[in-house]
Amino acid sequence: MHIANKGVIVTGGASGLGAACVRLLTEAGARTTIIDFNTETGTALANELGEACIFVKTDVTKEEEVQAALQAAHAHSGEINILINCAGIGVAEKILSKRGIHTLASFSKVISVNLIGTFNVIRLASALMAENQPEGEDGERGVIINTASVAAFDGQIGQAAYSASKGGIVGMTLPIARELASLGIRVVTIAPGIFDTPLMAGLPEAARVSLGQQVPFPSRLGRPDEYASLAKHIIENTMLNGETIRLDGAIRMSSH
Ligand SMILES: C[C@H](O)CC(=O)SCCNC(=O)CCNC(=O)[C@H](O)C(C)(C)COP(=O)(O)OP(=O)(O)OC[C@H]1O[C@@H](n2cnc3c(N)ncnc32)[C@H](O)[C@@H]1OP(=O)(O)O
Ligand SMILES: NC(=O)c1ccc[n+]([C@@H]2O[C@H](COP(=O)([O-])OP(=O)(O)OC[C@H]3O[C@@H](n4cnc5c(N)ncnc54)[C@H](O)[C@@H]3O)[C@@H](O)[C@H]2O)c1
Repeated sequence: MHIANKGVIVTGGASGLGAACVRLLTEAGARTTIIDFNTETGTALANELGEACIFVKTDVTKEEEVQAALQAAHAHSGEINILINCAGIGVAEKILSKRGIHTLASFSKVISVNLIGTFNVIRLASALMAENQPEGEDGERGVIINTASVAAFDGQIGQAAYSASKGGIVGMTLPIARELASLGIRVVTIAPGIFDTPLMAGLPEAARVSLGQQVPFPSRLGRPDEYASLAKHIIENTMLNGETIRLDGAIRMSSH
């Protein structure tokens, strides 16, 4: 799918990997909508990028907020053609530790934001994509890109909730791609390794350094623009569908 003049929604677009996608796709001529619940960073980025980009304060776990945000995006860009799900949170909590037993609330919170939130936006955005005129020789109507993590496959100590949420995103990628294929809507998931974003800034420096050193090549944290570059290629390469793509420098995370 060509990007110029397309309607793009990026959840979690106010920071990190999502913000890099908003920048790259706005620069490529798309009309972008940032769906995020951080008003300060979301507004700042939309103001920086100008008229082609708007921010809508939204919690992806809330059905009515997502509906309202999609309507605003539709009004802003005329059509919804591309969705990138980046909204997500991390958590580090062991099942049993000196702090006690892993709480159900913290597990449920991570699943709610990362997995259920991603599904909530997919189901509502795909209904709008289905209304689009088919484009080009393939009759494409939309592209949906989700964000899992290498933790879906190599989860570390303390990542039961986080890895489960990302494994769920990997698991639902193919069935949703199969369902939406008849509408010309593709679904692809990126599983990033370790990227230098505010989410990772929350880890102790020693853990960040250790993780960066675990990456075979390049032995460093990934840059958000490298994630955005893959997302742009997925949008432009119609043969990519129904797959989860690791973007990780060949890291296979150790147990901790
Ligand atoms: C974010 C993207 O999607 C990509 C990624 O997933 S990046 C990977 C991020 N990794 C994580 O988030 C790991 C999360 N886990 C943790 O931070 C910690 O395991 C935890 C905070 C949950 C528990 O840590 P802590 O309370 O110190 O565990 P504790 O039970 O005291 O440690 C027991 C032993 O296990 C080891 N250990 C446990 N977790 C560890 C960790 N994360 N790092 C290093 N050692 C760890 C330690 O060796 C420790 O023994 P020691 O104190 O005798 O050296
Ligand atoms: N940084 C990494 O190393 C890494 C690796 C693998 C996967 N990921 C995943 O990439 C995605 C983006 O992560 P990041 O590193 O850019 O993090 P980040 O914290 O920089 O950005 C996440 C954004 O999502 C927003 N958000 C969180 N919960 C939300 C909700 N309920 N509704 C709306 N917005 C919400 C936050 O406000 C923030 O702007 C996440 O899904 C994360 O799990 C990150």
